[in-house]
Formats: sequence, C-alpha cells, structure tokens
Amino acid sequence: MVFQPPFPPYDPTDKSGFSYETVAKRWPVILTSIVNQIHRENHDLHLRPLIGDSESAHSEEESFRVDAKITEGKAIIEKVGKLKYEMARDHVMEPIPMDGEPHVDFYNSELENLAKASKDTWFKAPWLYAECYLYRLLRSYFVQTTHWKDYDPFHAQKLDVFAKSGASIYGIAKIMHELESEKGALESDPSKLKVFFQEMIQMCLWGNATDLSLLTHMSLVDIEKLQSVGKEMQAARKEFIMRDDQDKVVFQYVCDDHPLDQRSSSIPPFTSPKLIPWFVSDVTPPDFNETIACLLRPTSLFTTSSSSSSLLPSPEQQQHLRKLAERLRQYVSEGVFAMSVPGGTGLGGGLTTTAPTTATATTSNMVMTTTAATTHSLAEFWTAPVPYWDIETYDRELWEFLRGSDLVVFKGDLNYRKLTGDIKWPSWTSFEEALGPLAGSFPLLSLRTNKADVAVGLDKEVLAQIEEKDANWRVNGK
Ligand SMILES: O=P(O)(O)OC[C@H]1O[C@](O)(CO)[C@@H](O)[C@@H]1O
Repeated sequence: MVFQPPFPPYDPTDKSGFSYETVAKRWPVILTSIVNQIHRENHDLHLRPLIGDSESAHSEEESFRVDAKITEGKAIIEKVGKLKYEMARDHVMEPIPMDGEPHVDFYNSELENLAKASKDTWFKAPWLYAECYLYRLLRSYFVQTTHWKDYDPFHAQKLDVFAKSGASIYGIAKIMHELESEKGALESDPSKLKVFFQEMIQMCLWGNATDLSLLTHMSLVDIEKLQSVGKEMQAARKEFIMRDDQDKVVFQYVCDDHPLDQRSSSIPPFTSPKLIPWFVSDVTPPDFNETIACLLRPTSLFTTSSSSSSLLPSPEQQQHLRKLAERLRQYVSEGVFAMSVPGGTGLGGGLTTTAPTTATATTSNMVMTTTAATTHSLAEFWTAPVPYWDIETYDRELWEFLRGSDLVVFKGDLNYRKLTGDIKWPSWTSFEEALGPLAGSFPLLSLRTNKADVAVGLDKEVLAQIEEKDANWRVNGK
C-alpha cells in the first residue's frame, strides 16, 4: 500500500504555479536545445569526410555507419519535434516503449492510473510525474537506436557550464588547501569541525544554485556569482537560508587519508549518479569519471571571467587544484569514496569496454573493487517516477541499504520534491510529516536552493517576511 498524502500534488492546471511555466516555456526550450544539439552533431558528421578528418579516413564501412547515424539522428529530431508539438497542445502522454531499460512498466502503469483520472496529458498530469516521464521518454528515443545509445544530449551543455566554473573550482581548491593546513588544529579541537562541516555543506548547497534546466541563458559572470564560495560570501548568504538545520546534523568528517575511522558503518561515502541523462544537469556515471579527468588537466578546460581578460590561473592556484584532483582520483581508486555503481558503468547501466577499475558501494555492506559488477540496485530507483516516501515498498533492497547509512544527503531541488512528494503542503507543515513513512527511516539531510513551489518546515513568521520581500522566493533558486 503506497502512502496517500492529505493534499494534491502540484500540476500545471494552476496557471500561476511554476509547473505551468515549466511546461509552457521551459520544457520547449530544453527540447529545442536537444534538436539543435543533434543538428550540430549531424552537421559535423556530414562535414567530417569533406574536411578530411584523419580519424574518419572513411572506408566504405565507415561511411555506411556515418550515414546510418545521420539517418537515426534525423529520426530522433523528428520525434523530439513531435513531442514538443504534442506537449504544447496538451496531448495524451504515450506509453514509454519497451526499450529494454528499467522502469518501463513502472512509468506505464502510473500513466494508466492517471488516464483513469483523465490526468494523462501534459498540462494535467502531476508535474513531478510528467517531468520524470519526459526524461525517461527522451532516453527511449536514443536507446532504441544503434548509433545514439550512449549519447547524452545534455553532455555538451554540462561540459560548457563546467568549463565556465573555473573561478569557483579554483576557489574550492584553495579553501581545501587552507583547511588541509588547519587539519592539526581541527583534530585537536573537535568544536572546529562544526565550522568546517558548515563550510562544506554551504559549498554544496550553493553549487546547486547553478541549474542548467532553470537558468537557460546564464552569463559567465552570473555563473561565477552564483557559485562564489568562501566565508564572506557564505555569511552574506545566510539571510537567504530559510530553514537551517546544520546544527542538528550528525556529521562525519572527511579530510585526511583515513577519514572513515570514526564512522559506524563499513560502507564508504558514496554518490549515486543517474543512469540516464536526467533533468539536464544531473551527473551520470560517465560524467563522474570525466569530471575527475577534467580536474586533472584543468587548463585545457577552464575559462573564468578573469581569464577572458587574459589572467590565467596562477601556478599556486594550479597546484591547489592539482592536489585536490589527485586526492579525489586516489580516493576513488582506493574506494575511500565511491559511486553506487561500478566505475565503468555507461548510460543505461551497461558496462563500457574501457571500464576503469574503481571501488563501488554494494548492498552487501562491504566495499568491492570491480570492473564486472552488474548490479544497479542502488542506482535505478533514483530515476523512477515516484516520491521517496515509498522507497521501502518499491525498492526494499535500496531502503535496507540506506537504513545502514550514517547520513544520507539529498542534494538538489528534485530530490526535495521527491522527498516531499511535490505536494501542496501548507509551508508550515513539518518536514517530518511531509516525508510520510520515510521519516525516521535513516538520518537524512536535504540541501536545496528553491526551484519549485513546494516548501515545508517553515516558520509562519519567516514565511510572512519572505512573501513580502520576494514574490518569487519559491522558485528563483536564491
Ligand atoms: O538540479 P536540481 O536542483 O535537482 O533541480 C532540478 C530542476 O528541476 C526542477 O525541479 C523542475 O524543472 C526545477 O525546479 C529545478 O530547476
């Protein structure tokens, strides 16, 4: 039996809500960017033989392959175009095709339930369901092809914004360097750990303000402003934090080479990537590996507003970043920090041939170094179309695993929407109540900059003040 909340979910039938704006304006922009992206790819494929690219020194076989890829690319463009047309006209959402990847039945049976309530169209379906469905449907367009199976239509965009994030990444590397030198003091005075922890939490929180699906036209300066880190910036932003539970959080300290010795669980800290391109900016397993690779050779990637005025990172900055990247690489290869899937996992969950050997968290309460593990039991649920309050019902194995954790950090707006079910809770509803049956299952921390209407756990006084100050507080990511 799944949880039935006492209020309805957000959906675009309310034209003043953010979900209406999303379906009417934001999704069409995202779909158009996919079409443009594939057009660009196809254009490059056409040009390759003409410009005599040596990689494509084309045999007959290669030119067949390229032609077939271009044809498939055109078919995807057509499907995305049709989807955009149907979305704008509030058509019925079609069942997800049987494409061999997870959750087809899950999505389709939810869709059947919505159809019974006449809510299976783009402007009537609950926003949370419709948005998950959108990204799962897009995935099906790619996975059903031969040549685009591993293609992430948001990859170029993610890489572009990552490349423009140099200033904040060098900033974080500097802070990490400074903290490293304060390690002795931190160890001898555990009360200082709190300050350290808060610094880390805030870096994590404000990083979430950069959202590729929300801020479709960000300038480099805007990006840098949003990502700024450091004590002063954090202090200045304190006034924007509406619900701050940092003091209540039981935390673990990760700073030296053996950071886990105080933990009660034997599982390393790990991150759960999404197995399919998801909500534009979510990290997939290939993104995770590429991020570390990019950090190891940063100068080829990062631009900053300072570098555009030809001020390149100083040798000191480069050294800080090199150290940070090396440490990260080492942690991942030694299993100090892991992904929830094997290191060589590709889109959709299959293993790539060039699988790097890395540790992965497993459900058997141990760390396993593997290139061959095929279980994705810790990853699949995160792209399902349902709130988290029913994790135990839908994915008992994951739920058991999470229950063994010291702390589960849910980062980002979508996770918050899934934790609270994207329900029209009065904003003074307690967070615990909004979690439904998930409350108390395991210690959890939700880090979110507001990008959707749902908000709970707020003091009525704070609410009145913020309503007066900024009418857009629920969705503007600040
Ligand atoms: O990356 P995040 O913070 O999870 O945000 C996901 C995005 O998806 C939405 O939840 C829906 O579009 C936005 O409100 C938000 O911008």
